[in-house]
Formats: sequence, structure tokens, C-alpha cells
Amino acid sequence: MPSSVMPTSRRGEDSQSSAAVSTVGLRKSYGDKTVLDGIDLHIPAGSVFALLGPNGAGKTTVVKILSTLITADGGQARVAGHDVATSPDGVRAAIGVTGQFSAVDGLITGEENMLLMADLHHLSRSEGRQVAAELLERFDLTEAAKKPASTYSGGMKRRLDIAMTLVGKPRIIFLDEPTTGLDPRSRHNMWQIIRELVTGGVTVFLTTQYLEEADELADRIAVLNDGRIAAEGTADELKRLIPGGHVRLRFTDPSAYRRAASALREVTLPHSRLRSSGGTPIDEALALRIPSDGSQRELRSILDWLDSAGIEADELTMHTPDLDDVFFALTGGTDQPKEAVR
Ligand SMILES: Nc1ncnc2c1ncn2[C@@H]1O[C@H](COP(=O)(O)OP(=O)(O)OP(=O)(O)O)[C@@H](O)[C@H]1O
Repeated sequence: MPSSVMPTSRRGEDSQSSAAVSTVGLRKSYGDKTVLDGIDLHIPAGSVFALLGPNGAGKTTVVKILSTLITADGGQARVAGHDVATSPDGVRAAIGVTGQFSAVDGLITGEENMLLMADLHHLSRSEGRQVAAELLERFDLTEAAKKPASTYSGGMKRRLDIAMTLVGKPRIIFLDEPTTGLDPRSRHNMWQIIRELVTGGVTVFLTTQYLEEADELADRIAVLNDGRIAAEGTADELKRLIPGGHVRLRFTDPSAYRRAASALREVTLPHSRLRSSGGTPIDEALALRIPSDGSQRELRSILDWLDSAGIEADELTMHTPDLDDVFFALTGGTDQPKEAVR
């Protein structure tokens, strides 16, 4: 955590506000580029909220504004009952931030990083040692505590980063892409840590490009696209936005794949959603998806069309809706999340 967001004291939360985070009409531009174009959020205390969006959607910008690292150009934001513009110290006292701007100093040991944090929070020497030892133990870092943090794996560094954040006992934690670059085991460890934080009463605001992560962890998810919240709700609510799943066509021959992709782009089939969204290339594995409710009528229509267009896929599978479908539908399917296909 950079010193600019270092909690300075513990303040009482505005009892008027049950929301841990709320924003109205939040705006931010860089030059003539509008990054946030009116963002409204309401995040109840004690919940996990995921801000989902493709690269460059503005997720980090939201976190930076809410954690008082940068100021918004317009709109209001309250965090833990404090206005970010008029009471930034109040906000800083209540939050912890980890993620893309990690506070871990690689030159010193994990333990020294923790003790430094304890110092910054004005804990006494003995209290600092005790808190550091407890947190290092909790995050399975006791053995590595005396080693320089630069020798830690990606997962260990993230755990140390969160442990350092917890020294200040934040009520709200911002996790900016907490598992980007982690291997599957470390990712699952991190998810468990996040769940435990919430069980302990902390509100978690996380940004992610991983749909699976939002689906696993979040009580509510907002999809950020083109500077606006394209949709917000529980994972189930978002999935219901897409009435059906999709048919996935997989090809082994790149030229057959390309022919099918271009034919799908132009197609107007009698049955609805194929007409509106066409086939969307979904990954480098030569696969296409066609929105479909899975009804016999739609499947027949798709198969008839494939036959008449002379397209022969090597594999055709039916998928029920998941967050991938929502994401592709809302973000136009052009900018793919890193793990769009499970
Ligand atoms: N200081 C800055 N000056 C100019 N443009 C910026 C600045 N910070 C961010 N941007 C631009 O604002 C947009 C949103 O950036 P941001 O980092 O918030 O996106 P993001 O959703 O977090 O993306 P990613 O997933 O890639 O981290 C991007 O186009 C980025 O280039």
C-alpha cells in the first residue's frame, strides 16, 4: 500500500450509511479520453463486490478514486461513510488497498515488511511483533518470514501484500486484480483468503478480468464497459440477462473456421439472436459461439444454416448461460477477458 493511502487513524463509520461504498455519477477523463462516464455503485457492508471489465475499461481508475489516490472530475463517492473528496483521511482510515500497486518491498524480508507496516500504523514494538507474527502465520508465511520478499513466489507476494494491508484492520479492502498472473492453486488459495476476510466482516471490492472469479466470490457484480456500468446484479441475475446459452462450434481447419466466422458475421437467420449478434470468435482455439436458447427449433435452424452454408464444424456443443455469455453480450465480444473460455 502506498503511503498516500496509509490509514492514519481509526474513525467511526457514519452510522447513517449502511453502504460500504456508494458512488453517484462518478466521472473521470484523461485529456479528451473519457474513462468513467457516470458510475453509480451501491455496495452493502460485509459483501463482496466485483467490478468486471475488459482491459482498459477503467477498473483501476475506479479503485484509485475510491481509495483517494486520484480525484474524480465529477460525481460523488462515499467510502465507509466518508466523502472521498472532503474526508480523504476518513476513507484512508477505513480501507486497505492491494493489487497492481503493491506495497511489498522486495529488498527487505516479509517480516520486516510487516513490521514496517505496523510502524506506519503506530503500533508499539511488541504489539507490532505480535500482529506481524499472527498475520504471517495466518497467511502461511512464517517459514519464509526471514527471507527477502524478492525471493517469494507470486502467490506468496500477494499473500504478504494482503497480510500487510490487514495490519491496519481495514473494514473495506480493495483488491485490484488479486489473482492476475497466479497459477490455479495460488488463485484458489487467494479465493479462500478472500472468503475468510468476508467471514470476518470485511467488505471486499475486487476488480477482475476473470469471470470465474467474479462468479465464485462476488455477491454482486458490475460489468464496466465504455466508461459505464453495462449491467449490475448477482451472478444469477446477470446470467438471466442472456436468456439462453450458446452453441459452440469448434474447428480444426483454420480456413474452415475463417469461412464460418465470416459467414456468421453476415448471416440473418429466421431465429432472433443469431441475427442480432452473429457468431463471435471466442478464442484462439478455432471456436465460434452462436447465442442460442437450446430449443429444438433454434438448433434445427442453426444446423440447417450450417448445412446450407457448407460449414462443417468438428465439434458442436451446447452451453447453458454463464458469465462469459453475459460479458460477451455486454462488452460487444471484441475485447476478451484473459480467461474467457473455461
Ligand atoms: N494517468 C493516466 N493518463 C492517461 N490515461 C490513463 C491514465 N491512467 C489510466 N489511463 C487510461 O484510462 C483507461 C482506463 O485505465 P484503467 O487502468 O483504469 O483500466 P483497467 O480497467 O484497470 O484496465 P486493466 O485491466 O488493463 O488494468 C485506459 O485507457 C488507460 O490507458
